[in-house]
Amino acid sequence: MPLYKLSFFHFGGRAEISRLMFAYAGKEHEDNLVQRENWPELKPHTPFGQMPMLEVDGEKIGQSVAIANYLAREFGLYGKTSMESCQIDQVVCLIQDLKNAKVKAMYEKDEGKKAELVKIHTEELIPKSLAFFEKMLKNSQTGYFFGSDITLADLIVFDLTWKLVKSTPTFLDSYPLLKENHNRVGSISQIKAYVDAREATET
Ligand SMILES: N[C@@H](CCC(=O)N[C@@H](CS)C(=O)NCC(=O)O)C(=O)O
Repeated sequence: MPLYKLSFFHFGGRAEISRLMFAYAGKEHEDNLVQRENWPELKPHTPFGQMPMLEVDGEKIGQSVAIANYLAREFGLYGKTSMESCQIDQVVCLIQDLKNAKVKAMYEKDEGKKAELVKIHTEELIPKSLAFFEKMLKNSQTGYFFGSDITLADLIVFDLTWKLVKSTPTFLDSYPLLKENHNRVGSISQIKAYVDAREATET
C-alpha cells in the first residue's frame, strides 16, 4: 500500500471528504494537521500554495477535488462505469459550488452584503441542492446515489448533511430519501467510529 499523507488545517473543510474516504476504506494515512503558525513555512512546498495537499509515496497532489477523485478511484468509490463516475462528478461539483458560495460569504467584509450572501447560501442554495440530491436518490431506487453501493457521492453529501443535521436534527425531514441515505451512511461502522471520534475531539 502506498504511504499517504494528507495535510490540512485543524478542521474539516475541503479535506474532510478525503478523511471520510480513508476511514471508510480502512486505509492508513498520516493526517498532518497543520497549525496556522506553521502554514507559511509549508505553503511554498505545496503544489498551488494551498491545502489540502495529499502526498502519495512523496508525490504531491493539490486541489481537493483532484485528491478526492484520486482516492475514490483507488478505493473503489468512483462508480462502476465511466457514466457513474461522471454522475458522481456532478454531485462533487454541486458541493463545490456550495462550498465556494459559503467561502465567499465568510470573506465578505461588508456586513450587509455578507448577511445577504449567508441568506442566499442558507435559504436558496442549500435547499436547491438538497432537492437535486433527493431527486437523484429517487431515480437510483437503491438507497445510494448511483449504482447499488456507496460511492464518493454518498460520502461527500454525508459530509454536508452531517453538519446540517448536527445543528438542526430535523433538517432533512423534508427530504426522506436523503435522510435515509444520510442515516445509512452514518451507520456504517467505520464511518460511525470516525465521526464519533471526531466529535469527541472537536472543540
Ligand atoms: N480549489 C482549492 C481551494 C483550496 C483552498 O482555498 N484552501 C485554503 C483552505 S480551505 C487554503 O489553503 N488557504 C490558505 C492559503 O491560501 O494560504 C481546493 O479545492 O483545494
